[in-house]
Amino acid sequence: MTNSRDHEAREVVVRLADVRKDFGDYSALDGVSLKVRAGESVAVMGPSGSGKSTLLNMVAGLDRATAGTVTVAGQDLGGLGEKGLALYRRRHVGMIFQFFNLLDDLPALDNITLAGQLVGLKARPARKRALELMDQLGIAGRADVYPASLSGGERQRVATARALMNRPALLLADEPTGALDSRSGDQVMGLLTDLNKLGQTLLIVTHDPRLAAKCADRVVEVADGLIAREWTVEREPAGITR
Ligand SMILES: Nc1ncnc2c1ncn2[C@@H]1O[C@H](COP(=O)(O)OP(=O)(O)OP(=O)(O)O)[C@@H](O)[C@H]1O
Repeated sequence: MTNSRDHEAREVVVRLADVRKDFGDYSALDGVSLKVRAGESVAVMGPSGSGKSTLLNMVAGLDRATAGTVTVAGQDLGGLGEKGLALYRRRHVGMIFQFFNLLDDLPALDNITLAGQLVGLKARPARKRALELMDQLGIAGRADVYPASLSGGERQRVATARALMNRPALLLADEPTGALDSRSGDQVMGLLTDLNKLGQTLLIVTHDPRLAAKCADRVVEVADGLIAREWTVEREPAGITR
């Protein structure tokens, strides 16, 4: 069974050092330090408004810390300009969201391919990689289907394939099962578990203790902008993948 102790010798993929994030007078994060090593799966939990999404947005390079440092895949995000941050987001992290954030005007395959083309991959190799990912994620037959005609679980798989397109050092997930029925949610949990077993580093924000129990080897609990506790998880058996 994987355990975070197994990862101690591995490189640090995410390092937050005393990170603060203020919105006006309000500190959404108030001095958070956290390390995630290669191959780890870490779930961030905590009450609504505690700062989980703010933390994820710092790591994703979607927003900047007010103080402290955020280093991901060897890059100090505070040292990057807007262009640098955009490149970082495209190349080094993949993100999946509660409501998938797919482009409704593009079929599934093109949604995935586009992520590769945005970092300069030519259409043909991008398409090849996207088709391989669709196959790997159990949605090979859905290439030409538009998001509106896909099930929730299929949409999340397309979003995951898109997130993996550029072989990110880190896959970030913000409530990835939040909008899914329990069966589709189980499938997405199985998928995340499988990806982690293949070595993908994961950072997952969730309210769902089942998701944390199945997909994470460590849980970090955020409360009032601080890490209140953290613990390692003896994982439950993986859910069904397809
Ligand atoms: N752009 C913003 N401007 C002002 N305040 C913000 C902004 N983003 C977040 N906040 C505040 O920061 C605090 C933490 O928000 P955050 O979204 O990180 O919480 P959360 O733990 O992810 O909550 P939830 O579980 O409900 O998604 C909240 O009080 C929120 O209102």
